[in-house]
Amino acid sequence: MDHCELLDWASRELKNAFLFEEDLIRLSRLLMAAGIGDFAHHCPDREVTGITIDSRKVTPGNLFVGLPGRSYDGATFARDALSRGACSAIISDYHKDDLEAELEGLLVIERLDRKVLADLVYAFYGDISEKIRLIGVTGTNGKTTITHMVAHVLNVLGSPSRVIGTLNGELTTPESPELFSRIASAISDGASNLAMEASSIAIDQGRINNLTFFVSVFTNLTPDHLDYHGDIESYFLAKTKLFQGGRSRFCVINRDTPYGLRLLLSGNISGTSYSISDATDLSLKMSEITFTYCGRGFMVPLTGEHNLSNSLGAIEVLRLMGFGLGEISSALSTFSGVPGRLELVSGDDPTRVFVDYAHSPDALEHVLSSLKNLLEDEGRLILVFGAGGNRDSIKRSLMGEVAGRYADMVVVTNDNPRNEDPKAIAMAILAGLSDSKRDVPSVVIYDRRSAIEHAIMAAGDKDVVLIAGKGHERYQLIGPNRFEFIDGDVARLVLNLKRQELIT
Ligand SMILES: CC(=O)N[C@H]1[C@@H](OP(=O)(O)OP(=O)(O)OC[C@H]2O[C@@H](n3ccc(=O)[nH]c3=O)[C@H](O)[C@@H]2O)O[C@H](CO)[C@@H](O)[C@@H]1O[C@H](C)C(=O)N[C@@H](C)C(=O)N[C@H](CCC(=O)O)C(=O)O
Ligand SMILES: Nc1ncnc2c1ncn2[C@@H]1O[C@H](COP(=O)(O)OP(=O)(O)OP(=O)(O)O)[C@@H](O)[C@H]1O
Ligand SMILES: N[C@H](CCC[C@H](N)C(=O)O)C(=O)O
Repeated sequence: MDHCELLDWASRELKNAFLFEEDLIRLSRLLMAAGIGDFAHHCPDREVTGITIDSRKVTPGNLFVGLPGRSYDGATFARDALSRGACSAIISDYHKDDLEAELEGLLVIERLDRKVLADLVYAFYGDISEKIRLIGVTGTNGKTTITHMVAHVLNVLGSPSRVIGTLNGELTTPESPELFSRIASAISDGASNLAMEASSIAIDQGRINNLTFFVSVFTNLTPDHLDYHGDIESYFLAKTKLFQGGRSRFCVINRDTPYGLRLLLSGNISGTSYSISDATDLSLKMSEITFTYCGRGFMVPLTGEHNLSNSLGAIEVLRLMGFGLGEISSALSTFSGVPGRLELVSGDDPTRVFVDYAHSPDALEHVLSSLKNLLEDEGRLILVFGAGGNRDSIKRSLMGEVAGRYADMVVVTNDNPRNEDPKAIAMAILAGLSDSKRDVPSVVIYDRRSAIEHAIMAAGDKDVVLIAGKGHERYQLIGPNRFEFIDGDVARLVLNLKRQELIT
């Protein structure tokens, strides 16, 4: 049997054993099904209760897979995993000499990577994408918004749906053991659909291997994550894998972007496309987008042209799933938005303050241009932002340039500097700012709280303040420390202070 046949056999043999039929799966069957071979003679053929790649999360009976990583070789945690009750620990032969002789349950194989992991996970859970309609969304920006829109409409229309993405996990797309486990839980809970974000890094690493999506969306592709992918072409090629080889049955592609057009022309799978030029009677207000699409009126309670694009993407997914424009329109009109995406945090205060998750040049450009178009005469656009440390450094100056083109005042501050020098990050942003050739007043205030305070205190009633980069995040990462930090809460506090100062 070749590898694919073996996986098919695994699927038939173990079909839904975990979910619905059998109680537990034995290690030997799991290894055979994943194409690893019959290693059962090496260690006791115990029952497997789950799979994990993190020794700290091992519960009794789990299979620990010790992947090599950037900071550690997971193999070094095999002992830890077994001592916590793992039924077995699989590692690559790198650490064989240190560990093999002494540890019962240790399995050493030649090649161990996330693709092998995904096959183990598939062997354990079976073909779960047959039991739920998976909707995948990829693209630099818009994934969270579209997945939430689609799930909202489906839930309103009585088709229970879940979401997996940036808002509900450590990673945008979880590692395969967690991903499959969460999909399995959604199925057990009675969900019929699951809309999930498929990040390029996850696709590249094989975290979504062995899943079949009913429909997948491509939103856009602009510079981000180039530290990981190396160049934009490799970034694009990673995303295209979602649209190949039976991974998705249908596609929905944004044809407003050159990469979307390229994907569309490659014609790998059937489906549909969208463009903001398809919408007529368009009106973009501070908290409402209205338009006509395919002869039907829509009102979506969001801000900005990019959210028109996201709405069209969501509508096309829902149409492919068999829903009518009338019911989609009515359900979309009750969408309350996504936390931290152009979220108005100033309530009735005349100084309007928005928090947004723009952390790439294109996102920042869309958000700034949307707000700029909504400014009253003489109103200024005041921007507070930084850029994450230990992340793509190319985007920093590009974001600075965008800021300089649109904002009327810029406060450069810390995002999550992580282990980088905040000064170096700020300098890169300032370099971009000066490239913009507009003489925009700017200041660097590293402490994010003080930066927000400075911007809000400087804002007049006609001004709009945008606090960008951290959106829904509830923390700030500085060096090895994680502090509680919520942009919206800080803004509200400062607005209260400002109001009190004005009264007294
Ligand atoms: C580049 C990348 O994908 N990194 C991921 C990778 O980290 P790593 O290779 O550095 O792992 P490591 O820390 O060296 O550890 C190696 C192994 O030892 C294990 N370990 C470690 C310590 C221990 O005590 N016991 C133990 O078993 C770890 O679980 C890991 O499997 O494996 C870790 C375990 O799963 C991930 O948490 C980590 O994601 C980090 C946090 C990350 O920031 N990833 C980003 C770049 C990412 O994947 N982002 C995408 C895109 C987002 C977007 O589109 O905006 C996403 O999908 O989230
Ligand atoms: N269609 C779009 N085109 C360009 N920018 C967008 C679009 N949709 C959202 N944005 C911008 O990108 C930010 C993130 O939006 P969203 O969370 O929906 O995208 P995402 O792809 O999930 O991002 P991430 O991968 O970082 O989680 C928003 O706060 C907004 O600034
Ligand atoms: N998913 C993105 C989020 C970036 C958010 C920004 N606040 C930062 O910390 O850089 C990433 O991991 O690159």
